[in-house]
Amino acid sequence: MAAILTIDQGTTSTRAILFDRQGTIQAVAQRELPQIFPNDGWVEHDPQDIWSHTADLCREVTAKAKETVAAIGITNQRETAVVWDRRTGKPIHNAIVWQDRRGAPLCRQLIDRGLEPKIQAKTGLLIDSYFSATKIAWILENVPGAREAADAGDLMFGTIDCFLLYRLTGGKVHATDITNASRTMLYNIHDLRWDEELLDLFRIPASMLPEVRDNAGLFGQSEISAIGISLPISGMAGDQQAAVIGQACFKPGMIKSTYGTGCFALLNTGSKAVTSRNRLLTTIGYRLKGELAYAIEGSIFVAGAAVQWLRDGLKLIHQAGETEALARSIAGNNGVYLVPAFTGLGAPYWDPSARGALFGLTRDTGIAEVVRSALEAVCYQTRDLMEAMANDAGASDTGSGGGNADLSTRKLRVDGGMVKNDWVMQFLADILNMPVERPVVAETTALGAAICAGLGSGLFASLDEVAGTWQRDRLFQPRMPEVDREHLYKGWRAAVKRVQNSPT
Ligand SMILES: Nc1ncnc2c1ncn2[C@@H]1O[C@H](COP(=O)(O)OP(=O)(O)O)[C@@H](O)[C@H]1O
Ligand SMILES: O=P(O)(O)OC[C@H](O)CO
Repeated sequence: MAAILTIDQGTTSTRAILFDRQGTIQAVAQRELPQIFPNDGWVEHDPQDIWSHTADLCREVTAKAKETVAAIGITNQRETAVVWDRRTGKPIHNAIVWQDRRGAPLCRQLIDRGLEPKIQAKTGLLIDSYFSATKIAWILENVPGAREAADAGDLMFGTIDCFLLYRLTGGKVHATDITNASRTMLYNIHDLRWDEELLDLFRIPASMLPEVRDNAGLFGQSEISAIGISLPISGMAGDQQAAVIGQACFKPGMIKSTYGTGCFALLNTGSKAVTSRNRLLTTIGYRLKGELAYAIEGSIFVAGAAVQWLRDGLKLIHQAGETEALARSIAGNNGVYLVPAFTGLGAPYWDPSARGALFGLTRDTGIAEVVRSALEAVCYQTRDLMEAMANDAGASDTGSGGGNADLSTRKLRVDGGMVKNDWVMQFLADILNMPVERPVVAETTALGAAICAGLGSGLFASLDEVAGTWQRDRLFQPRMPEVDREHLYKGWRAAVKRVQNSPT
């Protein structure tokens, strides 16, 4: 028997988890990651925090191992950009986090120059400061000496997977995986290579970029001086794609949605890269054992973060779990809607200047209504994504440009911190008119990275073997009458329209 060590480096915390061969968790160590907000709309992390937490947690959790640890898998917050000096290994600036909006003016210029169709055709992405390209460009333009060092070939760029791999291997390996590469806005997802035209557009030298590899395979060997143990690093994937793997969504048409800080829904479209006509993203789902799968992704920036706001901002609750009883305590939403556009709206609206609002307040409105509106908003936003996806999936299923797929005949596999809330899961099934499946293993993202590492190290033989181990905890069937569902959703759409600065 052998265990796999997974590093899950997320936006708000870092976890090291030991899985056994059956995907059961043996040990967990976790640490919160400080958030740095230097300016309005800017979000940074200290790369030294990210590395030292990771190294400490790996040591802590491997000390608890009951069996031999065979390999390491890495999964990470995506898009977040680190630039470091290859002569010293030291970052030249804090990591610029995916939520950071400082690249918005450059994005606006590129959109105004009519470049979005070209960039979407190459990368599958819409022009937005969410992706790595404008973050790297900002560092090269604004850190003294950075441009000269980059031109001299002295700088390296990496997303967090790549930075951790570099540190784990003592600076020997500069590589990333194909899913993280596909979120940079520099990687051509059809030709499967860094795109020279885009590198020129963003003025990023090719010498800064890591080698791009499949999700499973030998990435490198950890140094004893780094984490106290020498192990092969044999799997890496961005966290949302790792969740696709952990949810065993290996067949075209399967969908998963992860509810953590934000919500990210991915639809597997198989070997076909489907260009969304509904402002969703086309991205690499995974490449495992030579099998390349594309996905359509809908990204919502605020899901559990709205619950954190109820707790830390409004102080209406002490713990996230209290929201369930409060939502149940009223028969309906009494016309109260929260649009949690705290950092603008993500898919399918992509409106960076929209801001949040609470609608429908009366003299009777109480804490229960406000709390319930935050939970309902997560479900309505998922419905926005599913409506867009149904249309794109229709194009994918028929192989043509048309047709709406009937998603109600499919099931939505869910994971992330919010899914333990049964009320949310039932409301989600009701609003989507779609069965919602919750798995037994809640740490689906980390499990996905463990699966990559297991495949990469030969512990697992095939995707079929992995798919067979997925187990359902509970199925939530829709049971809300159609007329109620549509009435509630109509109220949400009207509320969103009122916060949009550029209605779509
Ligand atoms: N019972 C619950 N009901 C609603 N939201 C919850 C519940 N438990 C946790 N959450 C929310 O889930 C989020 C944590 O999920 P997690 O997957 O750990 O997030 P991340 O990986 O993005 O840090 C938090 O935003 C928290 O508010
Ligand atoms: O760290 P999480 O779980 O909030 O995920 C962040 C996403 O990867 C951003 O695209």
